[in-house]
Amino acid sequence: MSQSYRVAILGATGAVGTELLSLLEECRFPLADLKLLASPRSAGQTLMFQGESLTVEAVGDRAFDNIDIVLASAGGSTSKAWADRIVAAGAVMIDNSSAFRMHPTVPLVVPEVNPGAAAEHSGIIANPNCTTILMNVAVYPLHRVQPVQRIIAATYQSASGAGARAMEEVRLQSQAILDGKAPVPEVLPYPLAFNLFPHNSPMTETGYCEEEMKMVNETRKIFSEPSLRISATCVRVPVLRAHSEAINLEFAAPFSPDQAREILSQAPGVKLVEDWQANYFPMPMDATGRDEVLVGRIRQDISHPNGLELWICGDQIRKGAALNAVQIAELLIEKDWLRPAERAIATPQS
Ligand SMILES: NC(=O)C1=CN([C@@H]2O[C@H](COP(=O)(O)OP(=O)(O)OC[C@H]3O[C@@H](n4cnc5c(N)ncnc54)[C@H](OP(=O)(O)O)[C@@H]3O)[C@@H](O)[C@H]2O)C=CC1
Ligand SMILES: N[C@@H](CC(=O)OP(=O)(O)O)C(=O)O
Repeated sequence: MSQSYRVAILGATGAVGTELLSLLEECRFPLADLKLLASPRSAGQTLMFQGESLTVEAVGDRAFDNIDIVLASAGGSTSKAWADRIVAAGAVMIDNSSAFRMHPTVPLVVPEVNPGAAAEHSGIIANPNCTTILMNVAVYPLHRVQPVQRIIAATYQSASGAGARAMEEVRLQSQAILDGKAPVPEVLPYPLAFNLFPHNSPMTETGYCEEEMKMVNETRKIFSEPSLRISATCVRVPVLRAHSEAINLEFAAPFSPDQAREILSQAPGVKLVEDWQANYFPMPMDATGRDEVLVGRIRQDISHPNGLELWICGDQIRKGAALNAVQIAELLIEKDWLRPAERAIATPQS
């Protein structure tokens, strides 16, 4: 990487945005310039980067002029509002929101799974849902060896998935309860401290909430398996920033836990964490701040001869969001896929 690039973070003050800032610093991303954008609420606020204080600007009409890469993490409506302008300015938008993920012309990329899809972009690349990314990194190496026929997942999702304010809310509610006061929910619908509830995303007519349907639809797109059978139950738990998932996989023939272990021990982005004697397996505390998806408690499903079970934990803000986006940016640079060469630049409507 001899060239350097002009990058903007849209949503720089949020949970994902601040992690993006840390990651760009940590991985020594080849930056020519870094612009921090948010809503007018945060304009003028400063954030530290490489020992310097950078001022956050309110996003506006000329914000994307002379920018090569926009890392967007300001919510779906903000992504939709600025996508046209970003693409028209000649930048590539790597979008953390769900706005364009299922659009047929927008690649949905997990670099460990479908890096080649990134080459097909027309100005926008979508970063998948965090729960989906974590599951895909752990399941795909097995799927490559023997195609999985059915996935059943139950998730234990941290407050970070609902943003920086939700994390603060859990801290405040915990303190309130310890002080004998009533916890007050403002960001999340119900008190999360010392509690849990089914995922707070809107319910769909299938009886699955949107988060659960994202795991279904996005995994099918990323794996290029449009009919893969998947069912997920997503639950919000009082953990600050790492998601856990219990994953049941059904194959056409038996898949031994030892073979799975062997494959996953060499899989990109995966770290095996298993000590059966100590009953020590992946935990959110250990996953927090780590790049890898921790996988352990790999066992045969005793209810099905072709079933295999995994337990995984991953830092939702890191590999589940910011790191995956930075890896996509690095991939575009490494492969020289930054410009949507000889393709019509078109912004999908939704
Ligand atoms: N791909 C993934 O797995 C994940 C994706 N996400 C997605 O990333 C996005 C951000 O999530 P998160 O960081 O948790 O959210 P936060 O609520 O923590 O942060 C939101 C950010 O967006 C900014 N923002 C909000 N409204 C506007 C606006 N109208 N114009 C410009 N900036 C705006 C906020 O700025 P201000 O300070 O001015 O309010 C803030 O910087 C969401 O779309 C979320 O769904 C999140 C987690 C995982
Ligand atoms: N998956 C996040 C929510 C979120 O940000 O999802 P998405 O990026 O798909 O909108 C959670 O834990 O709640």
